[in-house]
Amino acid sequence: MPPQNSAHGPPFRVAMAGVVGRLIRCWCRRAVGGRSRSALPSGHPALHPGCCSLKVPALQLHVSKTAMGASQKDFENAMNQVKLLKEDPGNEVKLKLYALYKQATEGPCNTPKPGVFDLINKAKWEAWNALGSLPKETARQNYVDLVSGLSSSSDSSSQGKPEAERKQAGYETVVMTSEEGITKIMLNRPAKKNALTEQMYQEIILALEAASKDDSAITVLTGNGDYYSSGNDLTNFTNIPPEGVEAKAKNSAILLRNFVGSFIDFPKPLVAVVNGPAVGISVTVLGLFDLVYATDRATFHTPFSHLGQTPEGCSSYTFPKIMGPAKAAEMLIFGKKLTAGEACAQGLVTEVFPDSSFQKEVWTRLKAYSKLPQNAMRISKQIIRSQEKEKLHAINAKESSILQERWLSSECMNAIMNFFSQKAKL
Ligand SMILES: CCCCCCCCCCC/C=C/C(=O)SCCNC(=O)CCNC(=O)[C@H](O)C(C)(C)COP(=O)(O)OP(=O)(O)OC[C@H]1O[C@@H](n2cnc3c(N)ncnc32)[C@H](O)[C@@H]1OP(=O)(O)O
Repeated sequence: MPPQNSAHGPPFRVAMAGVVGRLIRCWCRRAVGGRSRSALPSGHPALHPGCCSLKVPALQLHVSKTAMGASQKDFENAMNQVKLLKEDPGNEVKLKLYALYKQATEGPCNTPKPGVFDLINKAKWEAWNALGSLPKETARQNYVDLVSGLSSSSDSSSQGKPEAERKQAGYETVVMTSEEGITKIMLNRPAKKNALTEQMYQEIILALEAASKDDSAITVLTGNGDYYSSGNDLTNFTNIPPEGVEAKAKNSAILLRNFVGSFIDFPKPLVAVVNGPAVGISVTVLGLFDLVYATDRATFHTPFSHLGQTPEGCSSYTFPKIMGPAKAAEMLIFGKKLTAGEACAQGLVTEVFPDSSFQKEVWTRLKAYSKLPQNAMRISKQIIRSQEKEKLHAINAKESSILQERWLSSECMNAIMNFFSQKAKL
């Protein structure tokens, strides 16, 4: 008999059967046009009026009645802790706190987007909206974790370090550092091959927003561990809220559009340091980077058809433009995996380096580039990219809305179930 705690022993199988069962139930419910019981209207707590100043987000707010449960006390303590912070955490973190607070107490963003000139409320709305369908409990936990990270970093960790080398607080799934004119955003879930969870998409959006405004010349995206990224974390499909799978797909499409939008709009030179294999969305957005440096160990794989899905990251436009329609079709329709050398020959990768000297060579190069006049680099990027921005946003919207439908298809659901069944050896 296998031991009870073996990786694929009975308890694990039961858990995975639960996940797969949940997916099937969600999909079946949709197929018969039914609704889950918990999606039926229940007593709605009064919505808290939006916080009107960015100065002290969330702190001015009272705990809504929706924030019930075991960690309610932790949540209240965290709100009190924020008032005691010695250092101003900065607007990015405040926006994140605000967004998590709203999500934890009210759920997904439910108010109309403020007008373009209402800058502060628009930024707050965008931060909240970017949380998509993140469950209230997760938002509450993330709020507590974020505050705890802020408290400990303001107490000790950043003391004594020069400003430029400080690790930015407030991120859990990425590590953001700035040094010598380069801001580095490192995907940090190496045990899961840097698969992108919903939280990670949101943190990357916030990190890019922060990097676009800091004083660095160049921004780098890279991965920790042996992978650059294995793309969308497929557990994003199992986290179905009570509102149902359609609502999840709708919110995920918004999240996807915001995520890709932050690459389209990024104003400074953006460099991918591809430290290992890249899959799915981590490959497609490379078409929106200014430089792509890859180790010769990297591979580039977009198995969309295998997953019952379709291209995103504007790749339906950038890939044919970069490599021609036939080569783009091989990757995007037929899921051909490219080696780093092949990706370089197709123009997706700028240069390939031997793995043994990859980090040294790339960072030496980037440090030299970061000393070039910043404004000239920004303006040059703007000239190159601005002509296509509108088009890219339109393509992004179209790809996201097609995927919203795809995620509800039996082809996609079956592919996701296969992944989990194989993982659980069902
Ligand atoms: C209802 C709608 C909701 C939709 C929400 C969508 C949000 C936006 C989506 C945007 C569209 C994006 C599309 C894509 O990116 S498509 C690509 C998706 N990625 C994959 O299909 C890769 C899946 N993973 C693998 O094939 C292999 O893990 C891989 C080849 C990457 C590595 O294999 P290897 O054998 O070397 O390592 P392991 O498989 O043992 O991996 C180690 C652990 O990491 C877990 N893992 C890795 N990648 C993922 C992933 N993408 N999603 C979830 N989990 C992943 C793997 O399961 C292992 O975990 P355990 O140690 O727990 O077993």
